[in-house]
This record gives sequence, structure tokens and C-alpha cells, in this order.
Amino acid sequence: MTTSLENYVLAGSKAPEELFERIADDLYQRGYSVIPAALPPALTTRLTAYAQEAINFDPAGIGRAGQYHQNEFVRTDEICWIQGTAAVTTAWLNWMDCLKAYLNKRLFLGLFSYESHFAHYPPGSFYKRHMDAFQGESNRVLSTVYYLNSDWTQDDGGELVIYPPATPDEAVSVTPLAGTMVIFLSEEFPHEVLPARRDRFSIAGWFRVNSSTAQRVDPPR
Ligand SMILES: O=C(O)CCC(=O)C(=O)O
Ligand SMILES: [Fe+2]
Repeated sequence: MTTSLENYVLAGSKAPEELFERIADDLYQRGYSVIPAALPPALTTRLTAYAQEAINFDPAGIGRAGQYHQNEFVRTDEICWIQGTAAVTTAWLNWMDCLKAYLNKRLFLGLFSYESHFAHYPPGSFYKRHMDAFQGESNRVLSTVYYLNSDWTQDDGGELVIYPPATPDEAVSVTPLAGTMVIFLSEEFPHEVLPARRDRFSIAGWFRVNSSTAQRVDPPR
């Protein structure tokens, strides 16, 4: 009998405490974490197939609601926001929700919601060096990237390069191989995506704190 993916993440097993602890520890010590084979392999396989076969992508833009625009000098990927309407995306959101609960308990981060999108970088695409959030301007606290590319080799390019603020010369380069998860403090780490020679698939996401005010209510995505 096959267990459904929702059950796997919701009830089939406990949250992977050891893994979550390692992420919490990395974030506390140095502000970022790179974890190979992070999710259950069956879930990674399903997410990979879903990204490559089941969704329609739109060109990505930059900036927030009012100032949103497309700029192909900065980024040339295409994206699709995740709503959790399929079993496989529900399982993804459940896993990230478990991580959110753990990080809140362990590091008192006060994370409130999580938003994420699939991304597709066709060959030659890139995302120039940027920050995901600027101090005081955004409620994005943690950035996450999860890769969905089987058999990715160094010759395929498409590395994520993150620049630790204390040691900008010691850039960290991550191969976007399926199963690798990267998490970093959104306001601290400039980063970029180098051009890839193959189609490159991933899920980019952000944990946010609640910044609802009397004027504006933060929608949980
Ligand atoms: O795909 C990646 O490696 C990073 C993507 C990214 O930086 C973003 O979407 O903001
Ligand atoms: Fe980014």
C-alpha cells in the first residue's frame, strides 16, 4: 500500500528533528544553511515531476505590488506561485510549516507565514546579484531555495552564489542538485544565480513575520 504524500508529512512520520536542529544551529551560528537530501526522496521526485510537467510558468518580475515590473537585465527566470492545491504541493507546504514551527520554538523568530513559487530558468537564464529583503522595508526574514534537478553536474552551471556579509570574498557556491535546500537570512545575504546550460528548476520561498497594522492586514499565503 502506498502512503499518500500528505500522510507522509502530516502523520506518517515525526518532523525530522535532527535535520531541523542542524538548520537552526547553522542559522544561529552563521546565518545560512545548505542541506543535501533535505526532503523525503519520494517527495523530491514528485515535486520535480510536477515542476517539469504540470505547471504553467509566467515571466518573473521584481519589486512589490505597486512597483512590480519585469526586467530582463536583472532576472530571466519564470515562476508559478504555490497554492497547495495538489497533494504534492500540500506535502511541500506541510513540511515547510513543520520547519517554521521548529525554528520559532528554537530561535524565537516569530515566523508567521510562508510563501513560495516554482521557478524555471531556461538555458542561459540568470538572476543577478540581489537581496531578497531590505531592512525595514519588507517582512521577509528567511529565504529558502529547494532544487529539483536530477543529475546536475558542475558543467551545467547555474550555481547559486551567496556572499556572507562578514567575508564577502569567501562566496559560497551551491550546485542546484535535486534535494539540496538552502536557507539564509533574507536581509543579510546578497546572492545571485549564474547562467545555467540546462533547464534549471527550483522552489524559492520566504518565511515572513506578521506586519499587519490597522491599515493593512497581512494575508497568510
Ligand atoms: O534559485 C536560486 O538559487 C535562488 C533564487 C533567488 O535568489 C530568488 O528567487 O530570489
Ligand atoms: Fe533571491
